[in-house]
Amino acid sequence: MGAVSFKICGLRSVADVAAVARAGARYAGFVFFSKSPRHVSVSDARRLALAAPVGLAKVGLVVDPTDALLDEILGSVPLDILQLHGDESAGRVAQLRARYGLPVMKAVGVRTEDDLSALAEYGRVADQILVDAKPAPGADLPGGNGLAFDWRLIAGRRWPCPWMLAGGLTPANVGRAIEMTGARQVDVSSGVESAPGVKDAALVARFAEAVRAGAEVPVPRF
Ligand SMILES: O=C(O)c1ccccc1N[C@@H]1O[C@H](COP(=O)(O)O)[C@@H](O)[C@H]1O
Repeated sequence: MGAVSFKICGLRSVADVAAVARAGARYAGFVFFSKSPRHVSVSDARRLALAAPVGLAKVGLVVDPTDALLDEILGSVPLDILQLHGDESAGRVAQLRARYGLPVMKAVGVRTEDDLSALAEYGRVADQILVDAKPAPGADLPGGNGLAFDWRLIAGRRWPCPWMLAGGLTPANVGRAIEMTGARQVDVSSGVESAPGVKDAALVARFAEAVRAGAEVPVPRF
């Protein structure tokens, strides 16, 4: 079984991009959502994306985007993947995939078993599923809240497409999360920050080490 890949989301500086590349991340995420402390402007995102080395996939995170916003972003920022982190319907996912010709990763929020049917629904139209914790009612952000869900809900699941585990991951818990869920890809934002929106290179490096160590733990058979 190959290594577990990881994504670091919410990069805001060239130093962040360098730290994430140094740590061996497969994906770097840029947040285009003005309510987020990790929001980047289109011009800043372009600068950061151009600083990313070959092999580091650049993911643009958007929340219920209009076509106009996506036209603006994609007209300027060389992104590799679109991450849809709002209430986009399956039809909208398919439409955006066709319109922009980019792979789409759809975030699905999980709190209880009732939320799991959406994984199959979106698995039919998205290139990847990002399984995140469903935010508390009334939360300001649809993600990036440092909130984990009960990983037992997805242990041993059959997946219709590639998927990534997110939500409240940290250097301290990511090994256990990999072990319990069998995830081969993980995503973190607030768990590698020293303050909201401020990435900490040492925490990024520790997260990478923990992913590599966790990946060596044999995945349990269910
Ligand atoms: O990071 C944000 O600010 C954000 C804003 C809006 C939607 C999603 C956001 N982040 C994504 O949320 C998950 C989990 O984050 P965390 O590790 O629990 O902080 C991650 O996929 C980010 O890509």
